[in-house]
Amino acid sequence: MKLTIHQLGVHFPQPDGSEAPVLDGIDLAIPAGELVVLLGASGCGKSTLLNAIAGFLPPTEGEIWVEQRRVSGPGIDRGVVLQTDALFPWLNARDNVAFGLRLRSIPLQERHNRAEEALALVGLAGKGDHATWQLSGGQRQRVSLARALIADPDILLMDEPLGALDAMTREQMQDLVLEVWQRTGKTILFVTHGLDEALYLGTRLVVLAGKPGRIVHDEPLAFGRHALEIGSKVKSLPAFAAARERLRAVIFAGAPT
Ligand SMILES: Nc1ncnc2c1ncn2[C@@H]1O[C@H](COP(=O)(O)OP(=O)(O)OP(=O)(O)O)[C@@H](O)[C@H]1O
Repeated sequence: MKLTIHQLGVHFPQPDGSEAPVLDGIDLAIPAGELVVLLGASGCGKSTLLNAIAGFLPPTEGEIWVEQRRVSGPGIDRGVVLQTDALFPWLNARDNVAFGLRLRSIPLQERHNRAEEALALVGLAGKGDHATWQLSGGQRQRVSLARALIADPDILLMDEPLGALDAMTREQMQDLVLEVWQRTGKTILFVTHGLDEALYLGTRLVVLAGKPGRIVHDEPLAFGRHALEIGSKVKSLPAFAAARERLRAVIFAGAPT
C-alpha cells in the first residue's frame, strides 16, 4: 500500500509553554512493496516520524495518507515493531502473537491457526507453546514481528527492531527481515542507526538530519535485492564498500545533497 506524507511537521510542547519543532516539511511518497530505511543521527526525529505514521502521535502540520485513507490514529493497516519487544510475560509465544486478534473477538481456533502461520513465517514453527522466558533475544523479536504480521498489515513500521541484539543474531535477523519482505511483499519503513544494516536491507535510503529534522538525502539502493540471491557476501562487494564511504560522508555532513 502506498504511503504518502505531505508537509509533515511535529512540534512538542516544552515546560516553559513554548513549542519545539522536531520535524519540519517532511514530504515522502513510498510506493507499495518498498523497503525504505530511515537513517539519521540520534535525536533527529526518526522515531517521531514513525510514531506519527503509526498514528500514535498527531501531526502539528501536514498529512499522512495510506492509499486514499488519511491517518488519524492507529490502524490494522500499519503494524509496528519496536526495539524493545514488550511481550506479555504471562502469555506463551502463540498467545502473544494472537493477542490483537483476541481483542478483535476472532474465534480461538482461527487465532491459534493464524498465530502458528505467523510464527512459521518468522522461523519459529512449533515454538508456540514456549514461555517468553524460554526465548532468546532474537526469538523474542521474531515473536514481535509475528505479532505485527498476524493482522496482515499493508505497512510494517520497524523502529530499530534489531538494535538491542548481539552482532551475530542481528545479522541473522537482517536476513529474516529480507525473507519476510520478499515472501509477503509488505511495504516496510525500517529505522536504524546502522549504515551497513541500511545498505544491506533497503531498496531506498532516506536520511533525516537537523533540528528540526528534515529529509536531506533520498536515493534508491539495490543491495537488499542482491542479498536475497547471494546473502551476506553482498557486504564484501566493492560497490558496498564504496556506497558505505560515500554515504558516511553524506550522513556526517548532515548537509542537503
Ligand atoms: N514526547 C516528547 N515530548 C517532548 N520532546 C520529545 C518527545 N519525544 C521526543 N522528543 C524529542 O524530539 C527529538 C527527536 O526524538 P526522536 O526520538 O524522534 O529522535 P530519533 O532520531 O528517533 O532518536 P534516536 O535515534 O536516539 O532514537 C528529541 O530531541 C527528543 O528529545
